[in-house]
Order: sequence, then structure tokens, then C-alpha cells
Amino acid sequence: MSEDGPKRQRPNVLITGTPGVGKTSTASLISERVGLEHVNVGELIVQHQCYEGRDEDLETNVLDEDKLLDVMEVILDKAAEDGTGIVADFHMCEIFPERWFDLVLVLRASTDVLFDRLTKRGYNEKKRSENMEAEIMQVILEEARESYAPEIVHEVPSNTLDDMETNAKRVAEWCKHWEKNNA
Ligand SMILES: Nc1ncnc2c1ncn2[C@@H]1O[C@H](COP(=O)(O)OP(=O)(O)OP(=O)(O)O)[C@@H](O)[C@H]1O
Repeated sequence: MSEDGPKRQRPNVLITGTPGVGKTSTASLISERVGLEHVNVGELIVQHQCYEGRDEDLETNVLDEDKLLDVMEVILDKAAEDGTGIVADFHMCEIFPERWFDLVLVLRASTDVLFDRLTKRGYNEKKRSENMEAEIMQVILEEARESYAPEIVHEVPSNTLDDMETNAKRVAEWCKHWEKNNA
């Protein structure tokens, strides 16, 4: 999204947090309720093959951040041109330009909830422990606080379906305010 682009009519929201906290489910519900375009960043990476090699030790592909940002910029520009905004979900938040997002929601799950979700997903013990540790140490929350203005970063619980409902409602309300203030 270019810096000198047209004034946006709708906000862009980023949903972030440790793997398994519920980012994709929550972003999808927000998209449905608020009408923002859902951008599942993990899916985009696979679709556009945003990789710059392979880390054999970690058995993962290495993210090509520049390629991902180029792909996303086109989506953000198109959404702004169409008069809409996006709700993006991803487990990293510090790679995006700060100006892209108007609200950053950091989802948090309790240790037992996250343990169950990652176990159900078939994560091995090492991967599960690494993610649980990251959640306990609030790694993503710290990253969000370091990367965006404090007033746009909100930490919210994501343990139950009620939490998800409440979070979607809060974002819907917040969007209305944003649109009123930016009209
Ligand atoms: N608030 C919630 N209450 C109950 N179940 C939830 C909640 N959020 C997510 N779940 C469930 O937890 C699992 C993980 O959710 P989801 O895939 O949305 O997480 P994620 O944070 O996007 O994970 P990843 O980073 O790996 O993509 C799913 O089975 C989903 O249905």
C-alpha cells in the first residue's frame, strides 16, 4: 500500500498471536460480520510460493518476506481502491509496514487450551513445547508492542467461542468508530 495512496474508507485489521490461538477462525468471523476482506497470510505464502530456500534443521521453508510484502501490497491497494479494508491473520506481525494496519489484535490462549489445540493438530512434542513457551513468554505480544503504536495494539483472550464472539463484536464496534472518525 503506497504511502501517498488515496485516503482509505475502511480500516485494515491485523489478527496475530502464537500458532493455534485462533487467528484464522477469528479473522474469518470478523470478515463475515464486518465485511472486511479476509487475507489468510499463511495461505498466501503457499499460493504465491513466497520462499527463499529451505531450513533443513527446522524442516521448514524460509519465508521470502519481500515477496510476501509485494503480494500483500497489491491486495491492500486493490481493497483500498474498492473502498474496503482487510482483516489479515498471521503469526508474525513485525514484518509489515506499520502504516498498513489501524488495529492489531493479539489473541491469547491459556496454556491448557493451547496444549489441547496443538495436540489435536498433531504437532510433535518439540513443536508443541516451542509454541507453548512462546505463548507463555508473550513473544508475539511484545513484538506487536514494539512494532505498532501502543494505542492500536489490543491483547484479547481467545479460549472459548464466547471470546471469539466478543472479539468480533468489539472489532465491529471499533470499525464503526474508525469510519466515523475518518469520514
Ligand atoms: N476462541 C476459540 N474457542 C474455541 N475454539 C477455538 C477458538 N479459536 C480457535 N479455536 C479452534 O482452535 C483451532 C485452531 O484455530 P485456528 O486455526 O483459527 O488458529 P490459528 O491461530 O489461526 O493457527 P495457525 O497460526 O497455526 O494458523 C481450531 O480447531 C479452531 O476451531
